[in-house]
Amino acid sequence: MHTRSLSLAPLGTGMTPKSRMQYLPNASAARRMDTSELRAHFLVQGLFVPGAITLRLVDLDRVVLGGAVPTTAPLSLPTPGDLKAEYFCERRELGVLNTGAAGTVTVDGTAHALAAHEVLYVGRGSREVTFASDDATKPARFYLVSYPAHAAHPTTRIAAADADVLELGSAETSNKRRIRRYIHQRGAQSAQLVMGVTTLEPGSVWNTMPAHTHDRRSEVYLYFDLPSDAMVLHLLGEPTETRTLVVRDGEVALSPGWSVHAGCGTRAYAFCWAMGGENQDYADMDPVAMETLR
Ligand SMILES: O=C[C@H](O)[C@@H](O)CC(=O)C(=O)O
Ligand SMILES: [Zn+2]
Repeated sequence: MHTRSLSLAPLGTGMTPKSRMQYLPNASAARRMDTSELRAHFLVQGLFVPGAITLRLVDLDRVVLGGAVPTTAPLSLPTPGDLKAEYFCERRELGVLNTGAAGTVTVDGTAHALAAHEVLYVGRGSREVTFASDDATKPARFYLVSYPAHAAHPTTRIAAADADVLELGSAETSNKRRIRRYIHQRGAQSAQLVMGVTTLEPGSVWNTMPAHTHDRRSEVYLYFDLPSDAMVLHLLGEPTETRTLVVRDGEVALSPGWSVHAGCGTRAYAFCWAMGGENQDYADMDPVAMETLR
C-alpha cells in the first residue's frame, strides 16, 4: 500500500467499517454529538500527503474530495473501486485547485500548467488525469473536488485573473475579503460543480458573515494558506444549534444544506468553497437573521 500512489484517507471513528464512504448525520443527530463525533463526520483530514494522491468519498451529494502532491514522479488519478466505474471521470466531473507551487495537470495528453490559485475544470468522459510538480522540492498541492455529472462540458483552465472577482466585507467587521469564482454560471461551465476561492485581507478573520444556508446545495470548505500553528474555528450546524470545529491548514469542513458555514481565524486565511446540488445559483442563499444564531 505504501508504494502505491493511491491512498484512501483514514476514516474517523464515526464511520461504518464496511465502507470507505464518509457519512454525514442529519441535523437532529448532529445536535447530540460530542467533539470527536462532530470531527469524524464533518471534518476531512490528511488529504495532502507528499508523493501521493489521497481520496475521500463522501455521501453528501456524492462528492469525492482529494489531494495530489506530486514530488519526483507524476501521479495518475486512480479509480476507487467504490465508484464501480471504468475510469474516474466516466460519470463525473472534477475541479482541481492548485494551493501549492507551480505544477501541471495533464488530461488525455493535453498539459495544463497551473500556478497557485489557478483552477482546472475536467469534464466528464476524460480518461487519464495526471498531476506533476514543476520542482520536486517545491511541490504543487492539488485539491480535487468531484461530483457526478449528467452532461459533458469541456475541460477548461481558469487563471486567477480570469475568475470573476467580488470584493465584500469591511475592516470594521473583520471580514474584508476577495471572492474569486472560477467554475460558475457565468464562468467555466459544469454539470453541478460551483467552485471558487475566498481570500481574507490581512487583519480580517471572519468569513461569510452574515451567515446563510442553501438547502438546494451542499458545500465543502478547504481552508488553506495557513501556517501550521494557525487555526480557523469553523461554525456549522443549524442556525439555532451552532457547533465549532477547529480546522487547520489543508483540512476540509463539510456543510449539508441545513448547516451554516462560516469561520473565524487566528489570522487571515484563504479557503476554497465548492458546491454541488440541484442548482448553480450562487446568489441562492437564505440569510440567517443574526439575532437568531445560537
Ligand atoms: O454559498 C456561498 C459560499 O458559502 C461562499 O461563496 C461564501 C464565501 O466565499 C464568502 O462569503 O466569502
Ligand atoms: Zn454557502
